[in-house]
Amino acid sequence: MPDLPVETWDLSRKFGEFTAVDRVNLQIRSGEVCGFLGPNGAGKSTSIRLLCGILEPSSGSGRVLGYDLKTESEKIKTRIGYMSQKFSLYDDLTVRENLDFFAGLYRIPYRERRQKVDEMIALAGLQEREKQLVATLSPGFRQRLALGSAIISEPDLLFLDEPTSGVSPSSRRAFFNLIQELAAGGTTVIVSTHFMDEAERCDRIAFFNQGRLLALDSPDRLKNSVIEGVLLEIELPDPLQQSAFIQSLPYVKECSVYGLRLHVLVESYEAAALLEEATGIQPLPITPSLDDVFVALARKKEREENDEPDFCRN
Ligand SMILES: Nc1ncnc2c1ncn2[C@@H]1O[C@H](COP(=O)(O)OP(=O)(O)OP(=O)(O)O)[C@@H](O)[C@H]1O
Repeated sequence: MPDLPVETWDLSRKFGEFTAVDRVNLQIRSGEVCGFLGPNGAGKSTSIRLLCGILEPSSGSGRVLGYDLKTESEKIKTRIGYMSQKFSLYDDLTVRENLDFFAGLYRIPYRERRQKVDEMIALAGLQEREKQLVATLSPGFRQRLALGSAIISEPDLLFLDEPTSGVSPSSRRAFFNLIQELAAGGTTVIVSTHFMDEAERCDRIAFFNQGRLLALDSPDRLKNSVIEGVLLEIELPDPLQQSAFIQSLPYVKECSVYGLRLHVLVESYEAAALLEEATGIQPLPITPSLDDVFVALARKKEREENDEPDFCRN
């Protein structure tokens, strides 16, 4: 496999006049788990579908497993594994029949099929359920069967589009353990998620917003490099109403509401005392979360686009 199984240059996709993926430059390393993160409609699924060769780019270019996205998409499709949000399983077939079907689809030689299907059943922990109809499986088992179907051909590169939505927290954790095992075995994994605990377990995170790639780095490096200043948490009786006031304070860079709390980014520790004076409540310094990183990145982009200086309040 090439050192960079995925590389794109200004990759873009339009639907009519609407730009869903906007000049994305990605470099994914071999054997890493890369999380695609961002709000609904940010362009994560469209990017994944472009990289799988399912959708054609409107402009820009890219290579996946060394193949050109525009001219060699058929080769890409046969070499990758893809699990979409709506897992494509056959409800009226059993677990084993589903895997047999995918083994056939990927043209696994007949003499190897039984062993491959057995391996996938074991990997997905479905030994007790191999004769069960898929329609009767719980969401967690369906999800693991869908993963087994996506990797039965032993792809070097695996795309998982929100694979854990709709399953229980314990199934989600077990599923992510499987993903990490695959990566440890050399598979490169690209996984889109809305869950921050999953994002924290990725080697690197690609943050998307409005079709743009805002950043691509490890969770720790993002937290240390994107948040410039001191992040404070303050619990106020009516955070929504107070947030506009706090945002207007001259020493406040960013202010976002998290339930009953506000996360306030200030330039230095001295500002914490000023904030306490202004509100009558003591703010506490906190370690930034990936949510904080996303808010900071999105606002930075907004300022860049409006041509505002980095810290522009009086
Ligand atoms: N086939 C299509 N035709 C028109 N618009 C589309 C099509 N596919 C996606 N879009 C639009 O492109 C934008 C990006 O969608 P996409 O599904 O890539 O976002 P996402 O980040 O994966 O969101 P989610 O987390 O909700 O899955 C959305 O505004 C969506 O409505």
